[in-house]
Amino acid sequence: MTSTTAAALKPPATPKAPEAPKSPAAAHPRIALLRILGPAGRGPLTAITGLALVKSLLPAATALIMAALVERAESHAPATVFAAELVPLLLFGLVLLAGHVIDAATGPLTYLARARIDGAHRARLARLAATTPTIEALERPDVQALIRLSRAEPENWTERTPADGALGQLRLLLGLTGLIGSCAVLAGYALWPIPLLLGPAAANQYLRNRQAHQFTRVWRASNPEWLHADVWKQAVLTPGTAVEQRVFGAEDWMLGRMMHHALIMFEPIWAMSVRLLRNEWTQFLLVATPLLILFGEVADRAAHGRSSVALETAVFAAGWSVFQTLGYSEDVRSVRAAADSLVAYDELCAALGPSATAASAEVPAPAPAPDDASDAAGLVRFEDVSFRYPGTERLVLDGLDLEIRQGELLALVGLNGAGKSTLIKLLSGLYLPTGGRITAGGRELGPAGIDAWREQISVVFQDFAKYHLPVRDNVALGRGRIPVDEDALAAAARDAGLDQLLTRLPDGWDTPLSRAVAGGVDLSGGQWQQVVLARALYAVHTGARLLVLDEPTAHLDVRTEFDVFHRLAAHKHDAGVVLISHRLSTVRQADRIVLLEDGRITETGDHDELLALGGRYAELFAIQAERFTRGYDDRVDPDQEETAPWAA
Ligand SMILES: Nc1ncnc2c1ncn2[C@@H]1O[C@H](COP(=O)(O)OP(=O)(O)OP(=O)(O)O)[C@@H](O)[C@H]1O
Repeated sequence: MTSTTAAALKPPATPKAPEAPKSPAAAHPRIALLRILGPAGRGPLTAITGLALVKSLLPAATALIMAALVERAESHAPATVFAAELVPLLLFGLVLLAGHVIDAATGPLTYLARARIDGAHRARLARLAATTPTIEALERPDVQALIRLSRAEPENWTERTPADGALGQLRLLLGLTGLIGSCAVLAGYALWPIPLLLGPAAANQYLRNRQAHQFTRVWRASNPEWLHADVWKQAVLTPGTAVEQRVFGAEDWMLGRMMHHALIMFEPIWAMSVRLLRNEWTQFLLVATPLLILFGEVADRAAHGRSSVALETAVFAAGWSVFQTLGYSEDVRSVRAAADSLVAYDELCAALGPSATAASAEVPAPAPAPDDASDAAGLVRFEDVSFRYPGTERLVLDGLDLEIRQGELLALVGLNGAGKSTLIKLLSGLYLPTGGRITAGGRELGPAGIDAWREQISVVFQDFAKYHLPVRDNVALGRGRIPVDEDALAAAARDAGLDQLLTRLPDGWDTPLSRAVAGGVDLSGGQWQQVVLARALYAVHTGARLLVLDEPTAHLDVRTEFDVFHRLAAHKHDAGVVLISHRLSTVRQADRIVLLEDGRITETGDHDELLALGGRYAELFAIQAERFTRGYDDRVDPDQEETAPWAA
């Protein structure tokens, strides 16, 4: 390895710690809900608060105005009553108008605030999920469940977003001002009605809160069924499955399964709703009893001339508004559901946060930087590496030693399930070894500095992602951290054999790769593989020093594969190349071939050495050669000598 390359391959000596995601729910969830109001913006929040404050005082104002209307109707002669009623009537009109205007103005403001608050929450969540150094935590079912809960997308009517809860909590708090106003009106009559009404009203609110809590719990418990239903829903709606659906005649079956799981999911929610409805009479009693006592007393006093009808009217209106303020509202349920989603976000932070990830992986401290001379032997080293997937018992890699050298094409072969792709995932830092260590340029790979390491490698995974984006974006995201480099794009397209396809696309580089997008096209499997190869080669052209290809040409026709390999071979001096392939006719041209079996490397050498060894590789090669000579395989003749693109 040259010293320049060696230096480029070292993860940074002082790794930068990933930024810790901020958790909003460190305090009580209800306070945390108020904390997430910030992104709504000062202007909209002030307006919403002011309007809600005024609206909360309207019931008390209505009570007073109605009392004034009744009082003047009683005390004035018919000839003068209209003039006497004019001012309270005008005020009553103003109050009604204010109610309408406030509702009309609050609608769009709430919409704006909701979009901003939920947008900020989703961005925070996406950042948290997208920036974990490894993917092992993301594959855990409990973590996926937390992501769903904290996401709180309103996918069915049981869900509320964090903004629903935060704005609801604000409204509930401001409603208390109205409560004080109504109590003040009641106090004008007597003090005893205040505890008479407030006690049951508070109990009513407590019960509503508890119901909301139970409701959310039932919904949470039904989440697994929702997941099943969603799998079938996606299968029914996604264009990608439309072909198989029709060919297999599976539409009704899929729809049936979706309905089956959806119905199971909703069953406890409906049962809960029915139970709540049946028990509604207890709430009715709680509200009606104190109101009837109060109204009876007031009516009796008025009937016996000990109080005025006007006062009676004011007490009726104010008493009713107490129960309106502390009674049922959608806000109670929204607050409960959204508070749960913030708690779930908190738990997710704990599960995915950098310290948790690093601790669970028990990463040793980075090794000291080697001299340039000492890493000349190896670009990357696997030293006694063992690995089992989280939550499983089986060791996929078991004491594996391997060296990846610069300027060399290394082929990795083995039967299905041998662990070849797993080895690549470890090399990319997507998982950490459960035993042993992997070093790059002498420094141990771990979560710290992993971003810098990933700048150095370029990987084509077997199950690569097909983005419904223009070709340019599909290729350029191979190096997403730098501005698009047009020259490198052109070179990558040439090397991957993509340039000819580009000339046939309606919009060239700007053609979206999905017919579901206007002006887009669908590519064949082999054409997609060329796009993905170009993605990896773009990274090499912009500085990556290790190219890793997991079955990169399985879908390519023989001619294209041959051409592509010739071009890839040209890069082995700029970037070490690791190739996984089941096509031994291709693999034979590698500088070094390693056979992975039982979680470790069992055979190493070039093609001729491995054939001479007469081991497993020789056996596999003989089977493929036999298939070819019998005409079962239309791939390149394993004996042909001219296909040696890897030769230096
Ligand atoms: N995310 C995962 N969680 C648990 N086990 C996994 C996971 N991915 C792979 N495995 C298991 O690890 C083993 C090795 O899989 P891997 O994909 O590395 O094999 P491979 O050699 O690449 O196979 P192939 O040649 O078929 O691509 C398999 O037994 C597989 O079931």
